[in-house]
Amino acid sequence: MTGQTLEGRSELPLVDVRNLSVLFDAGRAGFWGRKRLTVHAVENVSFNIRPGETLGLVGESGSGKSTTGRAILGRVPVSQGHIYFQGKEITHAGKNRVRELSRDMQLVFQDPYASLNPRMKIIDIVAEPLRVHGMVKNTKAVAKEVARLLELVGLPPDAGARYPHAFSGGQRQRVGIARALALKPRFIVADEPVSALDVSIRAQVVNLMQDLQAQFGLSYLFIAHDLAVVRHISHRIAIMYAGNIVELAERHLIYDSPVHPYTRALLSAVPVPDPPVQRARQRITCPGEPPNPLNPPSGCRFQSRCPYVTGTCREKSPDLTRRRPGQMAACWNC
Ligand SMILES: Nc1ncnc2c1ncn2[C@@H]1O[C@H](COP(=O)(O)OP(=O)(O)OP(=O)(O)O)[C@@H](O)[C@H]1O
Repeated sequence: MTGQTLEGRSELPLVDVRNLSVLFDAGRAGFWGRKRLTVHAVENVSFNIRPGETLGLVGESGSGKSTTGRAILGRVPVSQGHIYFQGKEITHAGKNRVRELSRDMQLVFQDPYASLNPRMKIIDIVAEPLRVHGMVKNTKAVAKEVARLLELVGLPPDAGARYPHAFSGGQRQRVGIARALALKPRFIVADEPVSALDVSIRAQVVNLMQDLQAQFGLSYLFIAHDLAVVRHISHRIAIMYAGNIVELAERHLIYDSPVHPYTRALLSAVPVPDPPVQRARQRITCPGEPPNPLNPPSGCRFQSRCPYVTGTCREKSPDLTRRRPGQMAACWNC
């Protein structure tokens, strides 16, 4: 796998997310259920993704990565903020618009075992979006198009006649990618697409996604919970913690000179293939738990785990601040 550069490509964003917040109603609690519970899943998140770019979105479980991706795709309602696709606002797109947008924006799921209907043949799984959007006229056209898609993702032409159980995890993820490509999208939210796969298979799927990106100019929001997975595919990386983005930078800045202590902790957990380097490396830990999303603290959400916490952090929510060209970080102390 090789690293990615975007030199010479358009700087105009394909996806532009501005001050996005997503709150979920979590029912009621307290005496007579008087207290309304709200999950603060994503708060004040901003980033953009350029044509042909991969933005890696990394953070621990529950940090709001999937919710961010799903909000862009119109699958969860936006509480505040704005989302633009190709310069047009899509923040509160209705059902029909979301359906229309699904031609351009697709989702690849995390679990290739759960995301494919075991009772459907691969041909029907891959052809489903084509049929829903009325893009194929007859059975012959379906078979031809599905064979083309399967070939694109490196599956044999006869794969269409089989059921998901006949395939390995990596092959099923290829089927998921073929289905996502059926409508010729420009943007794919890949929600932990390799997390459920064996380490040996991960690189193959990542390579495939890079090849498809080079071939079709696709943009990806590539979600993962550790920095090892996104390293080779991402042009830029955003680090998410408890619903906020705490650092966003070009890939090399995240790996070579991370600013935020949480990024540094995530990075120190990535194994280095060179044993002496691995032994010499200091493991940075941030003991403690992320805040309760039902009751996040005022001020910085990382305050309870931050080694550099000051009084200001308890009062003021940090904004992403430009630290150096191409790098934004939400912490001014570190
Ligand atoms: N539909 C929902 N209703 C209520 N709470 C939700 C809903 N979807 C997500 N959440 C909550 O929002 C928060 C963010 O969840 P999200 O799935 O976006 O995180 P994540 O970073 O993708 O985690 P994971 O890696 O485990 O998928 C969590 O506290 C989660 O429980």
